[in-house]
Amino acid sequence: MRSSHLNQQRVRTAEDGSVELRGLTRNFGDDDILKGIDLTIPDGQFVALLGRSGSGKSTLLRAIAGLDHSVAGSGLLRVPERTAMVFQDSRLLPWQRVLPNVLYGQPRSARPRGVDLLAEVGLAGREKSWPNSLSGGEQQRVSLARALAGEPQLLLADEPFGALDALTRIKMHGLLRTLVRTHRPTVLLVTHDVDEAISLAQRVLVLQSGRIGRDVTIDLPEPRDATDPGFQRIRRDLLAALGVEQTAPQPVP
Ligand SMILES: Nc1ncnc2c1ncn2[C@@H]1O[C@H](COP(=O)(O)OP(=O)(O)OP(=O)(O)O)[C@@H](O)[C@H]1O
Repeated sequence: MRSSHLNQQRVRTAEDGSVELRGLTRNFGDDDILKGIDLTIPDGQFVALLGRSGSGKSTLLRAIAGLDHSVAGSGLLRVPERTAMVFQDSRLLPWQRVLPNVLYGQPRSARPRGVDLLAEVGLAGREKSWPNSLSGGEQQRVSLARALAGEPQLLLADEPFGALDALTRIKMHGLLRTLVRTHRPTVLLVTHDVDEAISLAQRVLVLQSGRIGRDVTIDLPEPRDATDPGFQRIRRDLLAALGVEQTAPQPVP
């Protein structure tokens, strides 16, 4: 019998950055959003998650992040001990300067790491700036630095570049690639952008009708070229899985 308010899942801690979900369900009232997700993500893999609006991508991410204890559902989750999340909006504290934002929740001893991370995201010298003096892209850079401050084994990203203009987004792709190469977290990135998913990820999942409908390994060499026939074949496949007819070539960023 389904509980209307109790979360009946079991959560275990993974030994590394891997994620394992078995029969994960989530429902809001009578709406079954996740209908028994089975998913294994090995330590260090970069996975992108696509799905139509309302398909449950954020619900899945929040379940993995443990941000939904009051939501009804069941299943088994095995998740890393240290997990960080970034969102479409930077969620910086406006009354704190940049460095304290990066170090939020960290011990004082993490200060040098915070300074280094700001340099890594291209914001050296901006420690004392106020968040509202930064551009949207810069604020997302701070939010990435903050996410990495706790040395996460798993980075969950919910459309982190969705509100940025196309050029800034491409720069942020390069930054994320570099950060992931340096810090090596497992990544689960939710995006609406099929090209973003193929450009960045080693594996792309499509959430369909509450389950993982497609699971595609991206074995294209890097840097990836959207005009490459292999790239376009994967794009056609994913767009079809999303129910989008590709009538004209997509503009190449
Ligand atoms: N707290 C809530 N209460 C009731 N229904 C909810 C709640 N949160 C999400 N939903 C519903 O669950 C479904 C999945 O929502 P979710 O935000 O996970 O989808 P999504 O794939 O991330 O969508 P989008 O791409 O538009 O952000 C939607 O139909 C949404 O209306």
